[in-house]
Amino acid sequence: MTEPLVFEDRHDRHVAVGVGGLLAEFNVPELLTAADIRIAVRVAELVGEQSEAVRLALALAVRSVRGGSTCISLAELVRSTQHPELPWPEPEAWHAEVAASPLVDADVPVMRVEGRLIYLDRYFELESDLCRDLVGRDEHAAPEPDEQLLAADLARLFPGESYAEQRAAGERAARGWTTVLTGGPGTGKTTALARLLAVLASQARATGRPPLRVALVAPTGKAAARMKEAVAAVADQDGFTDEERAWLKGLTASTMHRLLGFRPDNGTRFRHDRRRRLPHDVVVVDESSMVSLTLMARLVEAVRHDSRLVLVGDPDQLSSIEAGTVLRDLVRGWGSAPSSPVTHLRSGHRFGGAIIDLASAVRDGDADAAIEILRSGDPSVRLVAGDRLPETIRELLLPDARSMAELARVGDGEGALRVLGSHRLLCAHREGPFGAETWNQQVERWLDADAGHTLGRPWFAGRPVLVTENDRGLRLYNGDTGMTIPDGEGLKVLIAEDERRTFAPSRLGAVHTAYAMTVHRSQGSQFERVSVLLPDDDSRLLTRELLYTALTRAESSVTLLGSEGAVRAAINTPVLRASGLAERLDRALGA
Ligand SMILES: Nc1ncnc2c1ncn2[C@@H]1O[C@H](COP(=O)(O)OP(=O)(O)OP(=O)(O)O)[C@@H](O)[C@H]1O
Repeated sequence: MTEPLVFEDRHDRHVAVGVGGLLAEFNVPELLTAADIRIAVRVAELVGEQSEAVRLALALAVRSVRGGSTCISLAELVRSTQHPELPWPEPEAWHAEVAASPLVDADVPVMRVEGRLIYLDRYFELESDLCRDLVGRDEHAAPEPDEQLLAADLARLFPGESYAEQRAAGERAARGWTTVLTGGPGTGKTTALARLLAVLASQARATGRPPLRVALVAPTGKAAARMKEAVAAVADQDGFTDEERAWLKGLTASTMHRLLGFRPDNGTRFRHDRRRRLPHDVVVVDESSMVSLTLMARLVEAVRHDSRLVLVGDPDQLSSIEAGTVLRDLVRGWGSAPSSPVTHLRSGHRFGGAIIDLASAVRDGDADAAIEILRSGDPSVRLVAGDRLPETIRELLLPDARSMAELARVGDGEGALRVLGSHRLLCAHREGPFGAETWNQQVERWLDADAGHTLGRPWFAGRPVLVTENDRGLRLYNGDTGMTIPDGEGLKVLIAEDERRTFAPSRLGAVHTAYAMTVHRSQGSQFERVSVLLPDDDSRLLTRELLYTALTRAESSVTLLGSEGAVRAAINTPVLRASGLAERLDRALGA
């Protein structure tokens, strides 16, 4: 399916110097940047493609990837454009011209055309590989479980009516190589996962095989750590044998990048690939909605066809930062095919009260219901008008910032980290009046005013930080959080993820202050209380998935800062990304 493209890029306003004609006319905000145009012109020149319309299509394809799409449909772009005043070529003739271009028809094509979709070659290959690998996994003989044991284990580990949906997932995992387990917050995904792992381990034991080698992975270190803890907590529940408990608690989790193995010579390839597959018998990916097309393709190609692949996630959350909407596409592509490995958990098991009701209304696009819940007076969900924004944010952030500073100053980094985990301001934007950076800096200025002098910048005792890039050398992962505490005369940063470690600030490369963070970065984390700063209702980042993701980060309460109009605008704006994966999978299954 393709949908209109929506972009947000602060470089939009840059002008492509020295480019005339059609491309220059499309160099307008929110459409083509100077960089898109330069790339298109350079590549077109290399293959001798002179057509301005084809160059325009190439620039739009380059641009679409940065907007999260993996392909474009010219007809769809023309139909849905917010710039109808531009001289768009007639879509059918335009598409035909692209299809006949040397950019497509070369030994090493730059673009690929399939049906009405146009891809950059790399994304076409990734999508085709992923689809082929997933379908190919089911072409091998299915696992043959010990039926008697399976029936007994399913009854023991998934007892009664309340486990019916999860039991279906457990059975699917025992009978197939691929399992996709989806559901909203509190629908029992982790519970089902731990129990289905026990079913698989029991089957392996019965056939005298060595203990299952399980890889638990997630796109971020934070999400991986959460999964490990959650699986270990499920192991304490009823139904497990002591042996299963010990085994589940001994499982370790890592990022997908760490599992696949970084390669110093190549940023997009890994040590494990289809020639050197992973040794694990079961590979579990949690928070799969965050996984880009590139990373999912690399992971799936590295999984042995006789290993279980278990993808867990909530397809209604924001998609990956990089291009793709893989989990959503897989759910749609497999649809209700009899061979579909998808189990969607629907029943809520955790009392989520108004937060879950609100998140469900947002997910279902029901703005009236959402507003009604926000007006109900339930203390766990509040809508606070954005007209006194600085005062409101000050009330929300400053008391915690002060206690973090006080605790950190006396060396209680753990205590300060606990305060950090109790609340987070989530923003749609990184910069600008509604941006996380802006409010992080504002909190620092408020602390300066408290202290009567400027605190150290960027480092001061009590500065909470968020790691924003993986650092293999230091074993630090995107999403890890830390607290700055005194170290003699200087400072050090306590990172308390899997283990407690401290680092000299100068060793930490990519870190941000963490009083506020973007909703994108918050994926895979949860906080006791969450405040969500909604941007103006015309912000392109204000989408249904963004609001749903933000709401589902909260454990006990949510404060939305913004107008009712902004809430409605978010709910009425589902994220639009173009991808051909669902249709490709559907076609491959029908073939
Ligand atoms: N079948 C069940 N019967 C009763 N309680 C259940 C069942 N499944 C899960 N629960 C309980 O519901 C709560 C949520 O379960 P779980 O953590 O597995 O959900 P989840 O989908 O992984 O949630 P999240 O996505 O928010 O992490 C837990 O307290 C769990 O013990």
